[in-house]
Amino acid sequence: MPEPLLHADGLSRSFGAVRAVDEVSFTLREGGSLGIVGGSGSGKTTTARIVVGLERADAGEIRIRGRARPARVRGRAQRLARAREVQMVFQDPLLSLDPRTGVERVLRETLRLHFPDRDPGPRIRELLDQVGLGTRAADALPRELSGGQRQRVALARALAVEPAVLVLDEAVAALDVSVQAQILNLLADIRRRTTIGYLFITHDLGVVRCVTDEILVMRHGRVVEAGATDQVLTAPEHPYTRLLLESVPRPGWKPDRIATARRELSSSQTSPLRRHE
Ligand SMILES: Nc1ncnc2c1ncn2[C@@H]1O[C@H](COP(=O)(O)OP(=O)(O)OP(=O)(O)O)[C@@H](O)[C@H]1O
Repeated sequence: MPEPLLHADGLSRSFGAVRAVDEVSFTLREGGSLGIVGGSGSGKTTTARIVVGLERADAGEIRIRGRARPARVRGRAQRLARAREVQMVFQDPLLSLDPRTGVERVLRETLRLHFPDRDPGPRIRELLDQVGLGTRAADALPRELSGGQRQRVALARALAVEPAVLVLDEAVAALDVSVQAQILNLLADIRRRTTIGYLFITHDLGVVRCVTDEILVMRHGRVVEAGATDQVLTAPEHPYTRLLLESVPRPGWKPDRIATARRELSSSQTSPLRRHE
C-alpha cells in the first residue's frame, strides 16, 4: 500500500479548559477530497490550522506521504518545503491578499520564491487560465475584482506553489450561489487533472456533497462520524449528523422553519445530545 497523501493521527488542542480538538485522526489519499463538517465551534478550523502549521497541536502528528510534518521549521529552505506540502485558501481573500499588489505580481512573487530557476511568464499564464481569469484581471488590484475573482486569485496563488494538499476553510462561504458553483466546478476540474488532495472545512453540507468523497463530522472537538460522503449523507448513523442534515434549509421552507432548525442546532452545540456519544 502506498503511503497516504496526508495522515493525521490523534490531534488534540486545548485553549484553557476548551478542548477545541480532541483525538482527531483522518487520512487523505492522493487525489482525494475530504470534508470536515460540524457546527460552529466544533473544532474544524483549529484542525485545519494545525494541518497547515498555523496552530500547534498539544498531541498527535501529521504525516505527508509518510513523513512527519515538523512542528517547527528552521530557515528559509525548510519553510518553503513546508509551504509546498500544504497551502490554504481562506473564506475572505481580501484579508489574505496584499491590497497594493496586482494579480500578476502576486503570482510572479510566489513563483520567484518557490521556483527561482524557472521563467515565471508561461506558468503565470497557465495559472490564470487554469483558474479561469482572463488577462484583463492580470493587472487588477484585489479591490477591483469581484469576490469570485478574488477567490480565483487566492486559488491561483496556492496552486502556484504546487502543494500536495490544499486546505479550503469555508472558501466558498462568502460567495453567492452561482459563483460558488463555478468555483466548486473549477476545484473539481483541477482535482481531475492533478494529484492534489483537498481538505474542505465547511458547515455547508451542500458543498460537501459536491466536492468531497469522504467526510468527517466533528462535534465538541471530536469526530462523531466518518465515512464515504454519499453513505454518511444518505444514511447518517450519528444523531448529530442527522441534526446537521435536518438543519439544511430546503427549497420552500418558511423563515420560521429555518429559524427553528438553526435554534435546534445551536442549542445542540452547548448541550450534549442524549444518545450514543
Ligand atoms: N485562539 C483561540 N483561543 C481560545 N479559544 C479558541 C481559539 N481558537 C478556537 N478556540 C475555541 O475552540 C473551539 C473550536 O473552535 P474552531 O474555530 O476550531 O471551531 P469551528 O468548528 O471552526 O467553528 P466556526 O465554524 O464557528 O469557525 C471553540 O470553542 C473556540 O471558541
